[in-house]
Formats: sequence, structure tokens, C-alpha cells
Amino acid sequence: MINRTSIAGTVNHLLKLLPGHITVWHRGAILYATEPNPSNSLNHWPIVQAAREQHEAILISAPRQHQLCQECPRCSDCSLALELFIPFRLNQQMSGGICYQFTATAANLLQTNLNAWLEHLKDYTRHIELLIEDATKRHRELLKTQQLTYLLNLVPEGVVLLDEHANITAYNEMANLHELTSLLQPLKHHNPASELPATLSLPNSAGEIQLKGKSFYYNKRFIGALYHTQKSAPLLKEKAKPSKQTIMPSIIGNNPAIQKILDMIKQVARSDSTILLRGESGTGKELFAQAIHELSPRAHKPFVAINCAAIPEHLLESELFGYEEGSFTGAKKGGKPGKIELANHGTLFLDEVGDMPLALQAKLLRVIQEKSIERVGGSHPIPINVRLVAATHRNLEEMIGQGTFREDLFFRLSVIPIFIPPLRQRPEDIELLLNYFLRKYCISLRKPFKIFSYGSLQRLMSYSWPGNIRELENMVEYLVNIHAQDVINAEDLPLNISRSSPAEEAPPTMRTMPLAAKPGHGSRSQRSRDELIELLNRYGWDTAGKRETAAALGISLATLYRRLHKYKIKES
Ligand SMILES: Nc1ncnc2c1ncn2[C@@H]1O[C@H](COP(=O)(O)OP(=O)(O)OP(=O)(O)O)[C@@H](O)[C@H]1O
Repeated sequence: MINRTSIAGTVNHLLKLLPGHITVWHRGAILYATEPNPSNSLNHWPIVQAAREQHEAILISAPRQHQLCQECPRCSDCSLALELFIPFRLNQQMSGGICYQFTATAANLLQTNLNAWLEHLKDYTRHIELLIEDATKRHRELLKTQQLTYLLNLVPEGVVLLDEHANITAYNEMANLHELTSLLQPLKHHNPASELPATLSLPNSAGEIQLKGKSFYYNKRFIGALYHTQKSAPLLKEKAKPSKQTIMPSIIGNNPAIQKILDMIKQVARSDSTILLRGESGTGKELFAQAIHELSPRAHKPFVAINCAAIPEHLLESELFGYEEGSFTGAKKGGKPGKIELANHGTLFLDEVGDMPLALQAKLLRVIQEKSIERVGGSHPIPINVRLVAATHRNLEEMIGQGTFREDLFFRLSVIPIFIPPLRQRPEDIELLLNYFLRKYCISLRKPFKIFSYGSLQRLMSYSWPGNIRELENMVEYLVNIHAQDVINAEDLPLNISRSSPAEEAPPTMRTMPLAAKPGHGSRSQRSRDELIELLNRYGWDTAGKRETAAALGISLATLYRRLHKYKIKES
């Protein structure tokens, strides 16, 4: 990806010398601008067109009188005294450029020694051009490696590619499971590398592994080799299971609060104390719960999750506690264990615990205190050893005050409370997550790699993300699905994002969140209602359409139904 920070550093340095407006444009999109630019694409700018035709920099002094500027709708009240466009070239073609716009003060400074300044600005432009060239090259190399890894992962055997010095340059997941990367390290000491053996028999921790090799030559010169396993090669049992480290690396976040939570999780995972994860919907509570489990001594035992809000009240009890044969009409022969029993010796994740009915809250409290359960219709206690991780987006303190959540259960659950901040309080993570999901979905949906333009990133960074990371992830998946170009511009973003006004959009924090907002009151509710109807009209009012609408909004289907009810939206 192109590093905007280094471009910003160069531009800011320049602005200290010469105040003005600078726009860096690359491949039809604005890569950097010193202030938001009204136009997202400079293609139609007469000055850019002129530079493209004349293959050189264009300088316009007194733009209001200049013939090139007459087409511009703002020409008559333009306050610029000088405008300069210096193009970039990539492979002999103009790929973009820098537009410098100066008002009278800066222009006066320039006019005193115009030629020297022009050289100076050309040097700056060249510097930025090199930064872009370098970043583009590195981005291409990264893409090539990712494409190669993607391709290798389609092969059902372990595959490793070596360069002419027998250094490993690429390998697939299966190779990892066979420990091939460490097994092939000693090949580096073979000299000359062209004499790499055609078959290898190497010991890994699952036994002996046979590898076949194929050397590659170009103009009779050895340029590399490929080693692969045979179909029946035994896998390492330990590695074949998801490793303890699978979840942690996929938790993206540089925000100090998230880093602190990750450190805390590593600490608390070792004990059996109950953890209460608190945060808005979509902030990653379930991901953190899985990480806690995977870092705990229970990692090789079950992780069982149950969403208390998604299961109808009358079924929740038997889902949690299980039932004995004949305990109710329709009960299965032989009975059925509940989620708590299934999680025995492992971790039970109680999602949306704030939505648990009061009667079940009392039963759950007993499980925690007595460490045993009784199935529905059963008459004997079953001893239980589970680590409990609960989560909620609800304001439990307020619910206790209203008598809808038991205070004693709250204290039992909240032994280690962890607050996960909403995405709008972690602005530094937005670009990171956008790029992470962009790469993830381009790979999984087999689409060419894409980037966000400067304009779209600005928009996305100032959006308040009420649905948090789930909303961001769904939006990226949607864009990768429908967007064919390699640059995603601001106008390509979903309407609810491109139309939102950042200041107004920020939802209230968890502590002040009203439990039930009245429909139709206030412009926010009205806008949410309108947006919901607009999306349903777009995706359809049937279940599939509702599912897509929920995904676009970053909410669950159950929440969507609740909103339809809350806003009194009836299907026509
Ligand atoms: N830090 C993160 N890095 C990468 N992906 C994340 C991160 N946080 C959340 N996600 C992803 O966002 C989506 C929503 O996360 P998750 O289901 O854990 O949220 P939640 O807080 O449990 O939501 P809810 O309260 O609605 O159940 C998941 O696909 C998850 O993998």
C-alpha cells in the first residue's frame, strides 16, 4: 500500500516553506490533499488535461484571466493567484501529479525568484513520485507473493519454493503442518545449490517424511526448486488442530486501549475467574472470548458459545441446561445435554447475557455457586467444571436499577470486567481494519486486489461506525463483491456512509444509551427508519433481503426484527 504518512511528511515540510493547497493525485484518485477537495477525480481538470497533452508541467498565473480556467464554474470568484501542475510519469505515461495552488501572499514570494522555486517544487514532486513508485513496486511484490501463496494453498500437498540459493521464498499451509520450512533450512548449506536432491527423506515429529523435488533452469542456469510431499504424508497431530495462536494474530488493533486489553487477556486467561466483556455490538467481544479460551489451559477442551438474545425465551432453558427424556412433548429420546454440559472442562461463552430472562438468571447463579446443573425434567445434579466468559452491550447497572437484571448475578459475572471501546474511539484502527478486511475478502472471494482512495479513506475515517467492526467488515465484503475497479473512491461507498454527517451520527455511549428509543422522535430515529426502509427496498422484504439488510447495517437478523418492531415498519 502507498504510505500516505511519508507523503504527508514531505508535503508538510514543503508547506512550512510555502503555504498553499497541495493535492497529490495518482491513477485517477486523490492520494493526499492538504484539505478536503470538492472534486474526487481530477481527470477533467483542464490543467491536468493540458499537462497530459503537452507532456510537461503547466503554470497558470492569474487563473481568473487564464483561458484554461474559463470552464471552471468557480472561475469568477477564484481566490488563487497561482496554480501549478507537475505530472508524474510511470512507464513513460502520466500516472498522476501534484497540483500546487497558491493565494496572493505565497505567490508573491514565488514571483521574486520564480525559476528557482519551480526547480524546487519539481524536486519535491520528484521525491513524492519516487515514494509512490517505490510503494507501488512493493505493493505489487506483496500482491505477487499473496497470489502465489493463494495458489499454493489450493494444492492439497505441502509445497515449498526455493530460490537459486535454496532460500525459501514461498510455501503453503500444508507445508507448515508438515514442518517443511524448518526441515528444508539445512539445504541452504548445499553448495552449489543446483545439486539439490530430487528426493528427500526427512524426519519430522510425526515420523519420516518423503519429499519430491524439481529444479528450475533458465538459460541453463539454476534459478530455483520446488519440493512437495506425497499424498499420504502423516501430519503432525498437534499442528493439524488450530494452534493456540490462531485467534490472537487476527485481532487487529494498534489502539493503546486494545493493546492493553490484549495484555490483560494474556494474564487473565490462565485463571478460572469469570470474565464480563462489555462493549457495543460488533466490537469483537466474541473474538476476545475465543482468544481467552485459546490462551487458557482449557484450550484443548470445548469452547461453547450461546447467544441469549437469539434464542426464544421458552427454548433458552433447555438449550442451556439440556433435558431428560420425556420432560416435555417433543423431547428427544434419551434426552439432550445443554450447552453448559457440552462446555464441561472448557469455556462457556454467554453472549448477550443482559438479555437473559430473570428466572434463568436465578438458575445461572445457582450453577455458578454450586458448580452443578440439573437438566430440565431431571432429578439429579450433574457436576460441572466450566470457565465462564459473559458478554453484553447492555447497561447492566441501569438494568439492576430497573429490576431487570439480578445484582448478585452481576457481581458473580463481573469478577474481571473488560471494556472494549467502540470503533469511533479507536480512529487509528479504522484504516488498519479496512486494509485487513480488503485483503482478506479479495483473497477469499478471488477478486483482484484493491485500494481505498484518499477521498474514500477520509470519508470512512470520519464515519462513526455505529455497527463497529462488524459493520466495517460487512461493508468491505460488499465493496469487494460489487466493485470491479482497483481503486475504491468516495462515491463507491454505501449511501449510509457517504451521506452520513460525522458529528451528528455518533451514537450515545454505552453508559448513556437509552434502553428504548421512541420511534419517529428526533431526526436520528427518523433517519434510521428511512435508511432501514431504503435498504429493504433495495435488497427485498423477504428473509434473504432482510438478512442482506442486516449485514449492510452490521446488525444481527434478530436486531433487525427488533428495529422493524420498534419503528413500527410494516411490510406492504
Ligand atoms: N479487532 C478485530 N480484528 C479483526 N476482526 C475483528 C476485530 N474485532 C471484531 N472483529 C470481527 O468483527 C466481527 C464482529 O465481532 P464479534 O462478533 O466478536 O462482536 P461482538 O462484540 O461479539 O458483537 P455482538 O455483541 O453483536 O455479538 C467478527 O467477524 C469479528 O471477527
